[in-house]
Amino acid sequence: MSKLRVAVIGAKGRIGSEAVRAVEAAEDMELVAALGRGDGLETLTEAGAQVAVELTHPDAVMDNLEFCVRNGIHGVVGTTGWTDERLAQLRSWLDASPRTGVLIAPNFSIGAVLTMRFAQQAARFFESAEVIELHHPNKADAPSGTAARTAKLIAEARAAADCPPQPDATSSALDGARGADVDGIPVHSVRLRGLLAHQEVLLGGVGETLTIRHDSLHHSSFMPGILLGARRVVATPGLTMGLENFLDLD
Ligand SMILES: NC(=O)C1=CN([C@@H]2O[C@H](COP(=O)(O)OP(=O)(O)OC[C@H]3O[C@@H](n4cnc5c(N)ncnc54)[C@H](OP(=O)(O)O)[C@@H]3O)[C@@H](O)[C@H]2O)C=CC1
Ligand SMILES: O=C(O)C1=N[C@H](C(=O)O)C[C@H](O)C1
Repeated sequence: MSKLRVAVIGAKGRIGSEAVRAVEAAEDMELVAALGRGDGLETLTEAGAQVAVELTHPDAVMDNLEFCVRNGIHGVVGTTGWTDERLAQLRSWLDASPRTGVLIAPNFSIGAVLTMRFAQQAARFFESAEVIELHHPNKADAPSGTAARTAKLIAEARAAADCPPQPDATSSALDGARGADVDGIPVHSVRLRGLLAHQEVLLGGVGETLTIRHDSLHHSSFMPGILLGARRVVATPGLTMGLENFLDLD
């Protein structure tokens, strides 16, 4: 059987360099290109890449994906910074290239995906929900893509269950003290040397709390998800939001 021809964009970065090693080690894949800043995207077409794993920076991801989708190269995207406007733009490119698939995964680690799912399931049973994400200080964006997605899923679950607004009597606060407001869910970002990627979802009800915590201790935690994404995206045209869609969780 022929091997899946995979390229990595952002190949010299923290997660990109780990992804290069993971693709090289995968028996069913061939690493056909490893692009860093300044490398021309035409390398992808010249190398015959079927899938591009995009792990760069919010400022770079859109140009890279536009090229990939226009050229029928499927995308597995870990880069963060997604807004509704960016997603609409990506969808329009995909509409014009209907056989191409792109997976955007706010987090490739199984534990983080399960954290999001458990938080979504638990959200309607508790009056209060807040998210704390903790990352290394070199991270460009805040809150993390994972925390933003988690908060949106909690907010959707609460809205679907007609939950009232969260109790919060704060009438005076220093700017930022109550975190960022993501669809009504407070999200707090910590940046600390020594950390990699961590998240706590705090849920509170009368007389009890539930804390769901996940820790990525090494970039290897993201690799099985990236490889799974590459294998599945080639047969999944259009936009797929979240690795959970490839995990048969239900
Ligand atoms: N979804 C997930 O599970 C995960 C997602 N991420 C996300 O992945 C992204 C990268 O994270 P991380 O590896 O920590 O960041 P790094 O800064 O370590 O790596 C990014 C790399 O991309 C390079 N780069 C920047 N622009 C381009 C470009 N146009 N073409 C090619 N390469 C480019 C950078 O080069 P230079 O150094 O010259 O700037 C750098 O080598 C972030 O958005 C992060 O949030 C990270 C971990 C897990
Ligand atoms: O920048 C990182 O490191 C990470 N970014 C992703 C995010 O923003 O959620 C995934 C993970 O948290 C690591």
